[in-house]
Amino acid sequence: MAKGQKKTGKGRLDKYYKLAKEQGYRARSAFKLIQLNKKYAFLESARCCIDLCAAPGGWLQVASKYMPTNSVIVGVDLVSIKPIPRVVTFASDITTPQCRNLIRNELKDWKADVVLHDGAPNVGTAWVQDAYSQSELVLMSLKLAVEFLAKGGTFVTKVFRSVDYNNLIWVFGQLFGKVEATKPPSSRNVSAEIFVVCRDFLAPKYIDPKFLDPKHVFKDLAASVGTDKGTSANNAQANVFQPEKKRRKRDGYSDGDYTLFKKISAADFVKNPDPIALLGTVNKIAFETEEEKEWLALDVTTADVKANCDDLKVLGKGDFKALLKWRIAVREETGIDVKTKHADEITDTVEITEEVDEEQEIQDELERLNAEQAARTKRERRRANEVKTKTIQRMQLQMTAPMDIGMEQHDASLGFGQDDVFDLTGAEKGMRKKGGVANLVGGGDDMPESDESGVEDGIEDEDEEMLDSDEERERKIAGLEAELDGMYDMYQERMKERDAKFKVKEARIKSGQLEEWNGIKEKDSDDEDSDSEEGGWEQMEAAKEKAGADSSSDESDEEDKVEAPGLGQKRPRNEPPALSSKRIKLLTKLKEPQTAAQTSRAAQVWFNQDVFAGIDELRNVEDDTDEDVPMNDQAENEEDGWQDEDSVSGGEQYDDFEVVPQDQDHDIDMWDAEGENEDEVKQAKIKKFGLVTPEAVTIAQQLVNREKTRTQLINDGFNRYSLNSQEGLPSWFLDDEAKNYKSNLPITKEAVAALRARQRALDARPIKKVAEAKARKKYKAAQRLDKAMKKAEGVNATSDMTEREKAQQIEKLMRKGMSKGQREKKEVKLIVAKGAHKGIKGRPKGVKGRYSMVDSRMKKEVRAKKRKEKANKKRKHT
Ligand SMILES: C[S@@+](CC[C@H](N)C(=O)[O-])C[C@H]1O[C@@H](n2cnc3c(N)ncnc32)[C@H](O)[C@@H]1O
Repeated sequence: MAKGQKKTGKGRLDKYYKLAKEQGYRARSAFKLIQLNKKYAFLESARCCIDLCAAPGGWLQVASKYMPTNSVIVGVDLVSIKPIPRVVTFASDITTPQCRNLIRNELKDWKADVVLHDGAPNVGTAWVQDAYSQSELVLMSLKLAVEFLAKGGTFVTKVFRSVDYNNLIWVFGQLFGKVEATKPPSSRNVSAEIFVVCRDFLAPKYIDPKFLDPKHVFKDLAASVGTDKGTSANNAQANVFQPEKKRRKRDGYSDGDYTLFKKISAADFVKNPDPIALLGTVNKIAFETEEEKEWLALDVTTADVKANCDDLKVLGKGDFKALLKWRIAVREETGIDVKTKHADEITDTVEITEEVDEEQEIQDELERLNAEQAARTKRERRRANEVKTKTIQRMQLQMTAPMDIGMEQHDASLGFGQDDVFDLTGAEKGMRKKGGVANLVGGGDDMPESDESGVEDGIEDEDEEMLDSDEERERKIAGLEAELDGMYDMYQERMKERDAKFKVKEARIKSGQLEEWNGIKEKDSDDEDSDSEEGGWEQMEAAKEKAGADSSSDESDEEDKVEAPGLGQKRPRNEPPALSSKRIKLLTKLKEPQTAAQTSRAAQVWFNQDVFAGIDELRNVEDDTDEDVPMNDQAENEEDGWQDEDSVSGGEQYDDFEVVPQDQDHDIDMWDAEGENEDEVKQAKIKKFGLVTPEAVTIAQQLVNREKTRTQLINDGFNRYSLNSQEGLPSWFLDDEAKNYKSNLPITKEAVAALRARQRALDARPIKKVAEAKARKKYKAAQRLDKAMKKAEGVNATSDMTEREKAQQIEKLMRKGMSKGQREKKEVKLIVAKGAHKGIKGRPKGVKGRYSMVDSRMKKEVRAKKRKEKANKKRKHT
């Protein structure tokens, strides 16, 4: 499996997975026990521990690490556990007496201080073998716990949110002093598991066996299975109408439903008045009786229908719909239902019985049609006028650009489109009128519901089947979302054009992410355009050739078929400008099949238009193949003798358990290259610029001062929102959320002070130009001095001069060689021209050296200037 896939596909290589790998734990679940122990501290004082359902041994490793040396640790599981130092393990079923005997042999007359149970039934291998549900397994582990626990001991168990939950807690409460249910941070939010920590075992002398008997503990609920029909029927409906929802987010076993596998006969399904409730609760529809076998031979019973009947739990909404249609067809075929006659058939009958004059009738019919046509035209004209008026009003309010008028007129003439961005009803109706939706979505031929409803022009179809209206609503919402996405894209595009900063920001964001779609780049420059066109075309040709050569050409054919209407279709003018027709041409598969996630948003907007609704069929096929993946995983896991619970029930997120491969050779596979680069980039930045935010400095200081440990920091980084799925959320929403949806990290005064001090030091440094000028000056001075020295040597060597002359000459040279600053400035004495000096000419009496005659005001000004400079200097230093 590719690195990227591991992370994004299953989304499971999280922090704890990496930590488990780093710290050598066999499963990420090890952190659950670490966190539970951190909260309740039961391992440090324990001398004997039994871990039930312990494979591959993550919890055993933790127990061995945290428990005192020389303590006894025993691990049991259905599958064998690789040896762990200081731990005794054996393979056994904890529900059997044999397991109890093995533990007894091991412990002799010792009692355990802690009994752990992290078991989950191995659902998925075979339905029949899964007789023990999770709750029953918990009860079995409790049975062992009460036998082996010492008084005051601790029992830790995993339970799932289900109707059994309260009963189990009640039983725990009878046997332990303190019972607390908790969900450690490392347990994924999507998982239904909860850990119950039962402390202070009461060790009663006699325990009523009923406490430990599933039949009694879960009795009330078993009784309610029959009575609670209303709820289960509702659940069943939800299962049928939103099968994918159920698959993604499992809240435990459905209420009152403890039998994991249910089969009904095809006759039950066909004859039952509430087929939807049935479909939601059963796993298989079987054809066993003679009558049912005959149905298998019917034309309507296609291979798909047969396959669907085999495993209802893996079906999508489309499949359920197909099954319901099949049921209607069989009912009609077998005479349970009488086929409702079409309107024209009824008219025929009237024709015969009433013997109406044929010509007269044609005449009437023509008149009726003409009247209808006139009414329709009138309605359309009125609607177009309304749209126009609305647009003009919008223009007056400056809500729209004049270009939009054309667009809307165009759409109105088509009868579907953009009357209002937030009103897709008109578009839907328009499409339906033209039979477009029916043709594209259902194929139009085998949809008895819509045929029978007989939609008249302009009349709302109120008797539509629930499934259809649901589908429409979904499509409407999807269309609306796509449109919002498109508008958001356009907005970003405009922002990009206007704002250079935005471009930089976006480029930065992109540098950390994978390109949406590598096939086509959205660039404006002509060069790049032509490049991409050439390259794209060539690649497309090559891809086509390859596809032709491939044996799996069916798939590409199908894709071509799907794309064909898109290419032939006139592009609506309201389409985002980024998707030019040239690009649409390039929307052919270039490198690899485009998944929904890979396809650029622009392409999604395009294909989300109603005219492409038929693509859903293809998408279903693709979805189905996607859903196969966990099954393959499951096969792999089974080969290893280890059941990964995510593969249970066809990839349902059931338990939150994950094995961490210990094989060092596979290390490379584990890490996600993308994530690693991010870290590297961060490290490089920190090295280059240091810590730049007060939050980072606060954390660093806390680490250095040992106020926080690394593990604490990691734990702080996880909250109940951290694993929130962003799947399916529109990009504009995510972008907006990203701005505000941040945890507030604490900042200390010291951190802020440290950062300020650093900033001041940076500010005090001269800017580059000043530093360069200073260096230049220094360099020139050195050169001048050098030159002067050489000349002085020459003077010294000459014999024409006396020593005194030489000295004078050299002094002169050296003075010249010195920089201006170094050269002694001869002080010019300022003599105020007042008193005795007033109006005198020539050197005043008693004044030696250079002098300058000034008036008194200038002297004051010079003094004031000096004072000011001095004061400024002082202020700078403080
Ligand atoms: C989630 S794993 C336990 C992981 C373990 N705590 C760790 O940290 O490595 C659940 C285990 O329950 C075991 N199991 C399920 N039913 C069992 C049974 N009846 N007897 C013994 N083990 C069972 C499975 O074989 C599986 O290894």
